[in-house]
Amino acid sequence: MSEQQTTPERLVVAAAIVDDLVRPARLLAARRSEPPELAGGWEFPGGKVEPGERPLAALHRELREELGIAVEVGPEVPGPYDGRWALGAGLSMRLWLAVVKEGVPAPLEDHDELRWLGPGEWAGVPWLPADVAVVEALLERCPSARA
Ligand SMILES: Nc1nc2c([nH]c(=O)n2[C@H]2C[C@H](O)[C@@H](COP(=O)(O)OP(=O)(O)OP(=O)(O)O)O2)c(=O)[nH]1
Repeated sequence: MSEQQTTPERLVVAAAIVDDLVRPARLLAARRSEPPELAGGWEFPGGKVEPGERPLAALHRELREELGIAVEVGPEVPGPYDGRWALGAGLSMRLWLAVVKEGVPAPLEDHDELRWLGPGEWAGVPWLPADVAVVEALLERCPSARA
């Protein structure tokens, strides 16, 4: 009998917004304001892909709606499940590095605070449980983010 890991069905797309795609030192974290069970947890801005929507189109839409910004999307940060990060509750996430191209990030929707985390600070906020491993993987690939 083989053990198979299946990909959860609903896709969330999100961005690790950094100051520089090559040598990232600062990372933008967003604190959720809803729903109540997630409020206060920090996450990567993004959201669910709508039926028929392409993942990167969804990412640009979510960042425009949530933060009022346009971004340049960089490399994907693949997770261990078919390139995705498991979030639980039938959700999985794809994550890309990105830099702000237009606008200044503001917590317009779903968040009540944004924070640029500097070197040595990336793991220093209470991330949503599923994001802890993602932040560790980011730190692995971004030596410039370590103190
Ligand atoms: N955007 C985002 N969501 C995350 C992260 N980590 C994590 O567990 N999640 C979970 C929280 C939510 O249950 C789900 C994302 O849903 P969402 O509420 O942001 O999606 P959405 O903006 O499209 O909102 P809705 O249509 O469901 O109202 O994924 C993360 O880093 N970023």
